[in-house]
Amino acid sequence: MSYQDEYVGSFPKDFSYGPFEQNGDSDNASLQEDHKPRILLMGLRRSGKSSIQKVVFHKMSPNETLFLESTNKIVKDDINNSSFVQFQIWDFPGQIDFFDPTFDSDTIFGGCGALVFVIDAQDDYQDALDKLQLTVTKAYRVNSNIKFEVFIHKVDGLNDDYKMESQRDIHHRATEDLAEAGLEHVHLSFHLTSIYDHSIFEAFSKVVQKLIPQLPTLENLLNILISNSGIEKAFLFDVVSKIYIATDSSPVDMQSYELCCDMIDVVIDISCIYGMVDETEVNTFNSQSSSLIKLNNGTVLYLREVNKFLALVCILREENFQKQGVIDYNFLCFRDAITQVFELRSKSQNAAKNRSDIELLANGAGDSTETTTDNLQVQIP
Ligand SMILES: Nc1nc2c(ncn2[C@@H]2O[C@H](COP(=O)(O)OP(=O)(O)OP(=O)(O)O)[C@@H](O)[C@H]2O)c(=O)[nH]1
Repeated sequence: MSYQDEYVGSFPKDFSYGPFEQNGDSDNASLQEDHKPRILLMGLRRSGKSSIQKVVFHKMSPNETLFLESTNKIVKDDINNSSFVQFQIWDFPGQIDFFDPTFDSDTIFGGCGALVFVIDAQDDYQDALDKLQLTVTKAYRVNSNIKFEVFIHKVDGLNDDYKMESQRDIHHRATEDLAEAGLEHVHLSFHLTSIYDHSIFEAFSKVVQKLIPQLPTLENLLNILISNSGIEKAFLFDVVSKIYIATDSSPVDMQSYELCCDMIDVVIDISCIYGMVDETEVNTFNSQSSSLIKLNNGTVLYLREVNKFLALVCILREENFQKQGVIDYNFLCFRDAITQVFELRSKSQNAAKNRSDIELLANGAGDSTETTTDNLQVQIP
């Protein structure tokens, strides 16, 4: 679909353990990438890492993942959907060996925002738990700020009782293993996931949200919007990936989230099929995009475009939608406020980049002899 191609069009690059080995010719590019939070996908072979990345960020249909080949090298993927959803995903091969001298843990874990560890819940998970303990121990020693997220994956094949039982068991054993390693203070978050339903999008939304420093501001703006507009629930969606980057502070129920995801699909599909004026047009989701769907239970779904990447999707009772003018006016105020948050964010990003450019010059990082020495130092296991 053209909309997706435009924004998720960066193809993964293959490279071996030391990411700077292949990118070594471009120190500046590497430094720029360093400003983006990095999400690592780890876990045993065939646990479903590549499938997750392909389904969430590349619109691959779940059935197609059956034909994915095993990943042999780290695959790095730049996600640039919007100003807020900007990060890199590094998909690791299942057989990764932390004791391999080319495994540059300082570089890999140093710039990492979140580490997603995928456990195949349909398989015996003892080996996965051992690997989880080893991974968390290694990563935490290098970078204590990493958010550790455990995806108890492929739960589509399990009944509800077994799902809950597996989650309880994995939670218990993983935290015990960490306590044995002296890391009882390290927090692990657990999510039940499957690529065959919306759970994987919901889980990834939560991972991404933890990497957005402006999250409290966004939540606050959404709270103000819903309380002044008679809205029950509001999500701020990244349209391409359908992950929600923020919601108001009332609890999220899966059904509402699924309804909103479906609505985005409908709007994008209709826009792409019927909205294109000529064939060269790639972006049919624009500032006029909005949609209203009345459900048979007296609820209304209302979608408004915030910018070309983000959409606000609200759920409200039909009687509260009678004053649509007020809702629309409040929405415009909300959109202005979000734009201001964006502007502030890009200003601070530019300032950070300038600072690092100056540091780069001051440290003479362009000197090839020094770079080589640095690499040698960090590669010592
Ligand atoms: N039932 C089910 N199968 C899944 C799910 N996610 C992935 N799979 C399947 O699991 C198999 C392995 O998926 P991959 O994504 O290649 O696994 P991986 O972890 O990247 O594997 P390596 O590259 O070898 O490390 C594929 O056949 C997928 O279709 C899921 O949520 N449910």
